This record gives sequence, structure tokens and C-alpha cells, in this order.
Amino acid sequence: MAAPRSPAWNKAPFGNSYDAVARYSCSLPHFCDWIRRGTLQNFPRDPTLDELFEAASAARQNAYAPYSRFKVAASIRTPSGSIYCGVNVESASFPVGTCAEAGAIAAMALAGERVIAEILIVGDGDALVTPCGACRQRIFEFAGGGDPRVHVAGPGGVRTSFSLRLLLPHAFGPNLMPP
Ligand SMILES: O=c1ccn([C@H]2C[C@H](O)[C@@H](CO)O2)c(=O)[nH]1
Ligand SMILES: [Zn+2]
Repeated sequence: MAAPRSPAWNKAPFGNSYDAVARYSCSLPHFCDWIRRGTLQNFPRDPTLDELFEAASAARQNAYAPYSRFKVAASIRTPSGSIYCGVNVESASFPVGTCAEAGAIAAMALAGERVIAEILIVGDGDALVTPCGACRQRIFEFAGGGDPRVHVAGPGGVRTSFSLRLLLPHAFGPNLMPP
């Protein structure tokens, strides 16, 4: 069932809170259950996400997306509290382009960090900019045995949050590699 649309679809009127997706769907028992199982509700607003959101929003200006014109940025917070950002970088040879999440993970790894506590992705448009399948796997590689929150934001703020395990159930990862 589609969530009702509103003119404020991507505006996050309560700051970086859940937007229409969760606010409307939460009134339905089925989605309430879905939210309890796999997503986290930041209502009316989670101030701890401000820094993560601002960092990604600033980074997004430097996204290189001349082909899709769809600029995306990701920001990662590690257990140390540090924040690392990345942007999508496209290529005239289309498949060569890389996602914002991959850039943020590269920045984190370069700094010597290996665990994603939470990650935020910001993009524009009506649809939620959730990580692609490859990036879900990339994030899982650095989940550190935990279940990082994946926050999905529009230009107005965080729209909704998922747990990685909801986005990538029964994942194959480093824990399953033979020694
Ligand atoms: O979570 C996402 C979704 C899309 N993109 C990029 C890839 C491509 O450059 C553009 C259009 O798919 O957006 C990301 O970086 N992250
Ligand atoms: Zn991706």
C-alpha cells in the first residue's frame, strides 16, 4: 500500500524526523509491525543526526553526477565519533561510476577505521534514496558484528531510518569466510 503523498513529501517538517513514509504508515498495524522489526523511529526529531546530516549535505555539493544528474552523499559515524563523507562519482563509461556510500567507506578506511556505527545517505526526489544492493553489502562488511542504522535523508532532513539487517537479511559477510 502506497503512503499518501503530500506537498511536503521531501521537506521533513519536523527537522530530521521521519517524513510521510513512516508518519503515515505508522498508523497502519502492518507497518507498525514493520517499523518495530526493522526501522527506528526518530520522532519528532533525533538531534544526534544533525551533524551527520549537515556533513552529508555539504559534501553533496561536490558530488560528480553529470550523467544521472542525481547527486548523492553519504556520511558515516564510527564508534570513535568521527564522521567520514563520500559522494557519487560517475564516469562516461557508466558502470565505472561509484556510489556515495563507497566513497564514504573509502574515507573511513583511509583513516584506519573499520566499523560503521551508522550511515546517512542524502539525495533528492520523491523516492527514498536507500543504498543499492552492492552498497548494502559494502556497509555489512564494516558492520563490526552489529546492526548499523541506515538513515535516508532528503534535502530537508532525515526521512526514515532502517536497520542494515532489514535491508540485507541473511547477509553473507566476513564472519562466514573460512579461516
Ligand atoms: O544510494 C545511492 C543511490 C544512488 N547513488 C548514485 C549512483 C549514481 O551515480 C546515481 C544514480 O543512480 O546515484 C548513490 O551514490 N547512492
Ligand atoms: Zn551503491
